[in-house]
Amino acid sequence: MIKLEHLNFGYDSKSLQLEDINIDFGKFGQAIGLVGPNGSGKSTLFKNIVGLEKPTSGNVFFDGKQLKYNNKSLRHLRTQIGMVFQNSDNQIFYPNVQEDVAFVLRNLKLDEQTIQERLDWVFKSLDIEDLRDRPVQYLSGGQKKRVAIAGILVMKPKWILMDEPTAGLDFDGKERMKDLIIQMLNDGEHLIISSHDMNFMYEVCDYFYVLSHGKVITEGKKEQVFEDDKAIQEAKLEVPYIVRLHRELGFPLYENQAQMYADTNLKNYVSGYGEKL
Ligand SMILES: Nc1ncnc2c1ncn2[C@@H]1O[C@H](COP(=O)(O)OP(=O)(O)OP(=O)(O)O)[C@@H](O)[C@H]1O
Repeated sequence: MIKLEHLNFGYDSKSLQLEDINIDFGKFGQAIGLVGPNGSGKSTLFKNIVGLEKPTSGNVFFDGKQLKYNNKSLRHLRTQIGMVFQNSDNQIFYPNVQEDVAFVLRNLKLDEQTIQERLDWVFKSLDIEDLRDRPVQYLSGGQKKRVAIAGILVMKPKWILMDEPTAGLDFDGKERMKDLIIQMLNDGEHLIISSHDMNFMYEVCDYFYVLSHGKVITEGKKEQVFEDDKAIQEAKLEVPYIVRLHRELGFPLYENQAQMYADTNLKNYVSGYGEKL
Protein backbone atom coordinates (compact mmCIF):
# COMPACT_ATOMS: atom_id res chain seq x y z
CA MET A 1 0.00 0.00 0.00
CA ILE A 2 1.35 3.42 -0.97
CA LYS A 3 -0.31 6.33 0.76
CA LEU A 4 0.33 10.05 0.39
CA GLU A 5 -1.02 12.36 3.06
CA HIS A 6 -1.19 16.14 2.66
CA LEU A 7 1.92 15.97 0.52
CA ASN A 8 3.38 19.30 -0.60
CA PHE A 9 6.55 19.50 -2.62
CA GLY A 10 8.60 22.33 -4.13
CA TYR A 11 11.92 22.06 -5.96
CA ASP A 12 12.79 25.40 -4.31
CA SER A 13 11.30 27.47 -1.52
CA LYS A 14 9.54 29.88 -3.90
CA SER A 15 6.80 27.64 -5.32
CA LEU A 16 5.12 24.26 -4.89
CA GLN A 17 5.03 21.72 -7.73
CA LEU A 18 2.72 19.42 -5.74
CA GLU A 19 0.01 20.69 -3.42
CA ASP A 20 -1.91 18.82 -0.76
CA ILE A 21 -1.85 15.44 -2.47
CA ASN A 22 -3.89 12.78 -0.66
CA ILE A 23 -3.87 9.43 -2.43
CA ASP A 24 -4.25 5.90 -1.15
CA PHE A 25 -2.88 3.91 -4.09
CA GLY A 26 -3.86 0.49 -2.76
CA LYS A 27 -7.52 1.35 -2.41
CA PHE A 28 -9.14 1.40 -5.82
CA GLY A 29 -7.51 -1.11 -8.12
CA GLN A 30 -4.43 -2.81 -9.36
CA ALA A 31 -3.58 -0.42 -12.19
CA ILE A 32 -3.78 3.25 -11.31
CA GLY A 33 -3.53 5.98 -13.94
CA LEU A 34 -1.89 9.30 -13.19
CA VAL A 35 -2.75 11.77 -15.92
CA GLY A 36 -2.42 15.48 -16.56
CA PRO A 37 -0.84 17.95 -18.96
CA ASN A 38 2.90 18.59 -19.37
CA GLY A 39 4.37 20.02 -16.20
CA SER A 40 1.40 19.07 -13.99
CA GLY A 41 3.65 17.14 -11.60
CA LYS A 42 3.30 13.46 -12.53
CA SER A 43 7.03 12.63 -12.63
CA THR A 44 7.59 14.75 -9.53
CA LEU A 45 4.95 12.69 -7.72
CA PHE A 46 6.68 9.46 -8.77
CA LYS A 47 9.99 10.80 -7.46
CA ASN A 48 8.37 11.58 -4.10
CA ILE A 49 6.95 8.05 -3.91
CA VAL A 50 10.33 6.37 -4.40
CA GLY A 51 12.17 8.83 -2.18
CA LEU A 52 14.21 10.46 -4.97
CA GLU A 53 12.64 13.70 -3.69
CA LYS A 54 11.50 14.43 -0.16
CA PRO A 55 8.16 16.15 0.49
CA THR A 56 8.41 19.75 1.66
CA SER A 57 5.65 18.79 4.09
CA GLY A 58 3.24 15.90 4.48
CA ASN A 59 3.99 12.21 4.39
CA VAL A 60 4.56 9.16 2.22
CA PHE A 61 3.63 5.80 3.73
CA PHE A 62 4.54 2.39 2.37
CA ASP A 63 2.86 -0.69 3.86
CA GLY A 64 1.67 1.46 6.77
CA LYS A 65 5.11 2.80 7.65
CA GLN A 66 6.24 6.37 7.15
CA LEU A 67 9.05 6.64 4.63
CA LYS A 68 12.54 7.14 6.05
CA TYR A 69 15.21 8.75 3.93
CA ASN A 70 18.37 7.02 5.16
CA ASN A 71 20.25 4.88 2.61
CA LYS A 72 19.23 1.55 4.13
CA SER A 73 15.50 2.38 4.14
CA LEU A 74 15.62 3.78 0.62
CA ARG A 75 17.50 0.74 -0.71
CA HIS A 76 14.83 -1.51 0.80
CA LEU A 77 12.03 0.70 -0.53
CA ARG A 78 13.37 0.47 -4.06
CA THR A 79 13.27 -3.31 -3.97
CA GLN A 80 9.57 -3.00 -3.13
CA ILE A 81 8.64 -0.13 -5.46
CA GLY A 82 10.36 -0.13 -8.84
CA MET A 83 10.27 2.85 -11.15
CA VAL A 84 10.54 2.61 -14.93
CA PHE A 85 11.75 6.01 -16.11
CA GLN A 86 10.48 7.84 -19.18
CA ASN A 87 13.94 7.70 -20.73
CA SER A 88 15.32 4.15 -20.53
CA ASP A 89 18.89 5.48 -20.91
CA ASN A 90 18.51 6.81 -17.35
CA GLN A 91 18.31 3.33 -15.95
CA ILE A 92 20.44 1.07 -18.10
CA PHE A 93 24.04 1.20 -16.94
CA TYR A 94 25.80 -1.90 -18.18
CA PRO A 95 26.94 -2.46 -21.77
CA ASN A 96 25.40 -5.94 -21.93
CA VAL A 97 21.68 -6.65 -21.45
CA GLN A 98 22.01 -9.64 -19.14
CA GLU A 99 24.64 -7.93 -16.98
CA ASP A 100 22.41 -4.88 -16.66
CA VAL A 101 19.34 -6.85 -15.59
CA ALA A 102 21.44 -9.00 -13.20
CA PHE A 103 23.04 -5.94 -11.59
CA VAL A 104 20.30 -5.30 -9.05
CA LEU A 105 20.14 -8.99 -8.07
CA ARG A 106 23.88 -9.10 -7.44
CA ASN A 107 23.50 -5.92 -5.41
CA LEU A 108 20.87 -7.68 -3.31
CA LYS A 109 23.50 -10.41 -2.79
CA LEU A 110 21.21 -13.21 -3.98
CA ASP A 111 22.92 -16.54 -4.60
CA GLU A 112 23.99 -17.36 -8.16
CA GLN A 113 21.37 -20.07 -8.70
CA THR A 114 18.51 -17.73 -7.70
CA ILE A 115 19.98 -15.02 -9.93
CA GLN A 116 20.03 -17.36 -12.93
CA GLU A 117 16.48 -18.56 -12.21
CA ARG A 118 15.19 -15.00 -11.94
CA LEU A 119 16.97 -14.01 -15.16
CA ASP A 120 15.53 -16.99 -17.05
CA TRP A 121 12.08 -16.11 -15.74
CA VAL A 122 12.21 -12.39 -16.56
CA PHE A 123 13.63 -12.75 -20.09
CA LYS A 124 10.99 -15.38 -20.86
CA SER A 125 8.13 -13.41 -19.28
CA LEU A 126 8.97 -10.31 -21.29
CA ASP A 127 9.65 -12.30 -24.43
CA ILE A 128 13.14 -10.82 -24.81
CA GLU A 129 15.29 -13.94 -24.64
CA ASP A 130 16.76 -12.92 -27.99
CA LEU A 131 18.12 -9.71 -26.42
CA ARG A 132 19.82 -11.42 -23.51
CA ASP A 133 23.37 -11.37 -24.86
CA ARG A 134 23.09 -8.23 -26.95
CA PRO A 135 25.07 -5.03 -26.35
CA VAL A 136 22.72 -2.35 -24.98
CA GLN A 137 24.03 0.33 -27.32
CA TYR A 138 22.55 -1.40 -30.40
CA LEU A 139 19.02 -1.83 -29.01
CA SER A 140 16.07 0.15 -30.36
CA GLY A 141 14.07 2.45 -28.06
CA GLY A 142 11.30 -0.14 -27.64
CA GLN A 143 13.81 -2.91 -26.88
CA LYS A 144 15.56 -0.69 -24.33
CA LYS A 145 12.21 -0.02 -22.66
CA ARG A 146 11.61 -3.76 -22.25
CA VAL A 147 15.13 -4.24 -20.86
CA ALA A 148 14.52 -1.38 -18.39
CA ILE A 149 11.27 -3.07 -17.31
CA ALA A 150 13.14 -6.39 -16.97
CA GLY A 151 15.61 -4.68 -14.59
CA ILE A 152 12.68 -3.68 -12.38
CA LEU A 153 10.46 -6.75 -12.72
CA VAL A 154 13.37 -9.08 -11.88
CA MET A 155 13.33 -7.70 -8.30
CA LYS A 156 9.69 -8.84 -7.99
CA PRO A 157 8.66 -5.53 -6.42
CA LYS A 158 5.20 -5.03 -4.90
CA TRP A 159 4.59 -1.95 -7.04
CA ILE A 160 5.91 -0.74 -10.36
CA LEU A 161 5.67 2.91 -11.36
CA MET A 162 5.80 3.46 -15.12
CA ASP A 163 6.46 6.96 -16.42
CA GLU A 164 5.29 7.23 -20.05
CA PRO A 165 5.72 3.53 -20.92
CA THR A 166 4.63 4.09 -24.54
CA ALA A 167 6.74 7.20 -25.24
CA GLY A 168 8.67 6.68 -28.45
CA LEU A 169 7.03 3.33 -29.26
CA ASP A 170 5.45 2.61 -32.65
CA PHE A 171 1.99 1.05 -33.02
CA ASP A 172 3.28 -2.51 -32.62
CA GLY A 173 5.45 -1.46 -29.67
CA LYS A 174 2.42 0.08 -27.96
CA GLU A 175 0.34 -3.06 -28.51
CA ARG A 176 3.15 -5.18 -27.07
CA MET A 177 3.43 -2.83 -24.10
CA LYS A 178 -0.32 -3.13 -23.53
CA ASP A 179 -0.09 -6.95 -23.63
CA LEU A 180 2.89 -6.86 -21.29
CA ILE A 181 1.08 -4.67 -18.77
CA ILE A 182 -2.00 -6.89 -18.90
CA GLN A 183 0.24 -9.91 -18.35
CA MET A 184 1.93 -8.21 -15.37
CA LEU A 185 -1.51 -7.44 -13.91
CA ASN A 186 -2.60 -11.04 -14.39
CA ASP A 187 0.57 -12.07 -12.56
CA GLY A 188 -0.55 -9.94 -9.59
CA GLU A 189 1.67 -6.83 -10.02
CA HIS A 190 0.38 -3.46 -8.84
CA LEU A 191 1.08 -0.63 -11.24
CA ILE A 192 0.91 3.16 -11.26
CA ILE A 193 1.15 4.42 -14.81
CA SER A 194 1.55 7.91 -16.19
CA SER A 195 0.96 8.63 -19.87
CA HIS A 196 -0.52 11.14 -22.28
CA ASP A 197 -1.94 8.34 -24.43
CA MET A 198 -5.51 8.17 -23.12
CA ASN A 199 -6.59 5.28 -25.37
CA PHE A 200 -3.72 3.22 -23.98
CA MET A 201 -4.47 4.33 -20.41
CA TYR A 202 -8.17 3.48 -20.76
CA GLU A 203 -7.21 -0.01 -21.89
CA VAL A 204 -4.89 -0.81 -19.00
CA CYS A 205 -5.93 1.27 -15.94
CA ASP A 206 -8.84 0.76 -13.52
CA TYR A 207 -8.79 4.06 -11.66
CA PHE A 208 -7.48 7.54 -12.47
CA TYR A 209 -6.12 10.57 -10.67
CA VAL A 210 -6.10 13.73 -12.77
CA LEU A 211 -3.42 16.29 -11.96
CA SER A 212 -3.36 19.93 -12.99
CA HIS A 213 -0.84 22.49 -11.70
CA GLY A 214 0.30 20.08 -9.01
CA LYS A 215 -3.15 19.36 -7.60
CA VAL A 216 -5.48 16.39 -7.95
CA ILE A 217 -8.51 17.98 -9.59
CA THR A 218 -10.59 14.82 -9.94
CA GLU A 219 -10.35 11.06 -9.52
CA GLY A 220 -12.52 8.08 -10.29
CA LYS A 221 -13.02 4.73 -11.95
CA LYS A 222 -12.17 4.76 -15.62
CA GLU A 223 -15.85 4.57 -16.59
CA GLN A 224 -16.59 7.71 -14.51
CA VAL A 225 -13.58 9.99 -14.56
CA PHE A 226 -13.96 11.08 -18.19
CA GLU A 227 -17.52 12.23 -17.39
CA ASP A 228 -16.07 15.13 -15.40
CA ASP A 229 -16.03 17.57 -18.32
CA LYS A 230 -14.74 20.51 -16.30
CA ALA A 231 -11.71 18.62 -14.99
CA ILE A 232 -11.04 16.96 -18.34
CA GLN A 233 -11.02 20.35 -20.04
CA GLU A 234 -8.85 21.92 -17.36
CA ALA A 235 -6.32 19.10 -17.68
CA LYS A 236 -6.62 19.25 -21.49
CA LEU A 237 -7.06 15.48 -21.64
CA GLU A 238 -8.04 13.62 -24.76
CA VAL A 239 -11.17 11.57 -24.10
CA PRO A 240 -10.55 7.88 -25.03
CA TYR A 241 -12.30 6.82 -28.23
CA ILE A 242 -14.32 4.12 -26.42
CA VAL A 243 -15.77 6.81 -24.12
CA ARG A 244 -16.49 9.08 -27.12
CA LEU A 245 -18.30 6.28 -28.95
CA HIS A 246 -20.41 5.88 -25.83
CA ARG A 247 -21.08 9.55 -25.18
CA GLU A 248 -21.48 10.79 -28.73
CA LEU A 249 -22.97 7.79 -30.53
CA GLY A 250 -24.64 5.84 -27.72
CA PHE A 251 -22.46 2.73 -27.91
CA PRO A 252 -22.24 0.72 -24.68
CA LEU A 253 -19.36 1.89 -22.49
CA TYR A 254 -16.95 -0.97 -23.10
CA GLU A 255 -14.19 -1.66 -20.60
CA ASN A 256 -11.65 -2.13 -23.35
CA GLN A 257 -11.22 -2.79 -27.06
CA ALA A 258 -11.31 -6.59 -26.66
CA GLN A 259 -14.70 -6.38 -24.97
CA MET A 260 -15.97 -4.12 -27.76
CA TYR A 261 -14.79 -6.46 -30.52
CA ALA A 262 -16.33 -9.41 -28.70
CA ASP A 263 -19.76 -7.75 -28.60
CA THR A 264 -21.87 -9.56 -31.16
CA ASN A 265 -24.22 -6.55 -31.30
CA LEU A 266 -21.42 -4.24 -32.42
CA LYS A 267 -22.31 -4.45 -36.10
CA ASN A 268 -25.84 -3.25 -35.29
CA TYR A 269 -24.50 -0.08 -33.66
CA VAL A 270 -22.08 0.47 -36.52
CA SER A 271 -24.67 -0.03 -39.28
CA GLY A 272 -27.03 2.30 -37.39
CA TYR A 273 -24.48 5.08 -37.63
CA GLY A 274 -22.95 4.20 -40.99
CA GLU A 275 -22.20 7.65 -42.33
CA LYS A 276 -21.22 9.30 -39.07
CA LEU A 277 -18.46 6.73 -38.67
N1 LIG B 1 14.58 19.26 -11.23
C1 LIG B 1 13.67 20.24 -11.30
N2 LIG B 1 13.94 21.47 -10.78
C2 LIG B 1 13.03 22.47 -10.83
N3 LIG B 1 11.80 22.35 -11.37
C3 LIG B 1 11.47 21.15 -11.89
C4 LIG B 1 12.39 20.04 -11.90
N4 LIG B 1 11.79 18.99 -12.51
C5 LIG B 1 10.55 19.41 -12.85
N5 LIG B 1 10.37 20.70 -12.50
C6 LIG B 1 9.14 21.49 -12.67
O1 LIG B 1 8.11 20.85 -11.91
C7 LIG B 1 6.86 20.92 -12.58
C8 LIG B 1 6.31 19.50 -12.73
O2 LIG B 1 7.17 18.78 -13.63
P1 LIG B 1 6.98 17.23 -13.91
O3 LIG B 1 8.15 16.77 -14.71
O4 LIG B 1 6.72 16.54 -12.63
O5 LIG B 1 5.66 17.24 -14.79
P2 LIG B 1 4.99 16.06 -15.62
O6 LIG B 1 3.53 16.13 -15.31
O7 LIG B 1 5.68 14.78 -15.37
O8 LIG B 1 5.22 16.57 -17.11
P3 LIG B 1 5.36 15.77 -18.53
O9 LIG B 1 3.99 15.29 -18.86
O10 LIG B 1 5.85 16.83 -19.45
O11 LIG B 1 6.36 14.65 -18.31
C9 LIG B 1 7.13 21.63 -13.92
O12 LIG B 1 6.78 22.99 -13.76
C10 LIG B 1 8.63 21.48 -14.11
O13 LIG B 1 9.16 22.58 -14.83
